[in-house]
Amino acid sequence: MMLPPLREVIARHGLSASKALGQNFLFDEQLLDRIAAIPGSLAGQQVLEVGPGPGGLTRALLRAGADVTAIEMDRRCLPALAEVAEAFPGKLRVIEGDAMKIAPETLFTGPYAIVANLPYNVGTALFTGWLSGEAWPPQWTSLTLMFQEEVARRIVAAPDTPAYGRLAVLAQWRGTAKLAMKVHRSAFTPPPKVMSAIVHVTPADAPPGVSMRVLERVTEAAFGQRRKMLRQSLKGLPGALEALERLGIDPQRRAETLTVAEFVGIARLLTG
Ligand SMILES: C[S@@+](CC[C@H](N)C(=O)[O-])C[C@H]1O[C@@H](n2cnc3c(N)ncnc32)[C@H](O)[C@@H]1O
Repeated sequence: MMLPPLREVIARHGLSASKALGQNFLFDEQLLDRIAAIPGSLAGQQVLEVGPGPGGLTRALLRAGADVTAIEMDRRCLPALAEVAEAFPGKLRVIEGDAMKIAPETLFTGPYAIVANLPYNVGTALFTGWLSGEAWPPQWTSLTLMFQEEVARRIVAAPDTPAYGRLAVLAQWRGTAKLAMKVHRSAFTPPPKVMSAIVHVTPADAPPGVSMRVLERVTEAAFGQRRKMLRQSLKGLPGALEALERLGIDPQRRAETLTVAEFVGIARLLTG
């Protein structure tokens, strides 16, 4: 069954983009196919798509051969998604709900890739949640996520750059995060105020004996006063200054100069 163009579907279902739900839709099929190619071959793979909207990216994932489970909280989008499901029998499962309240691992028995184009605040909260799972490696094989470009740059940032901070450390300590593609604001309907970029994350071996919660506390203290030397910013964190000494990290350094591995080293000594 041939699917009608997305613009026609939107018009037919009266799907005006909701600002409150952060809706900016993508219609360019070539661009959507390039996004669906970022996780690698999806033929026969399980994919969780969060926030499919009217289903532009969903169609591209299905064209790539994926079995898609999609969580969408705007019920106005459900008829458009039902049309997509009809065109790809048995390949699309749509769940109406809030992705913030659904643990993805409850939806799958095997591995799955996660793909999402979400509003900024929801995307960042889900992203850090998916990265902080107790079990590692996680059941997801990769994350392909659209963010505001500025946020994407903070996720992949290297030490000693202005964008380097908590988000980079939390994203990179047990995963590899890459900037996969920039997406011009004009590609969206309606266009958002800022540029977007897609980040691709794959899980790496988890350093043993480190608690995510402790790592969060260390990065919070260190980057909370990022212009200050570590001996000042980590002063209030019991055991932190001793950890610096044991690791041979100069307490006169500033947070932005520490590598992810150095942060992990400090968190390991403070864990347990
Ligand atoms: C930026 S639009 C992207 C739509 C479509 N994927 C595309 O690329 O054209 C974000 C979508 O996420 C949905 N959404 C927002 N918050 C959500 C949440 N907490 N759970 C599930 N879906 C959500 C919105 O309703 C909207 O359809």
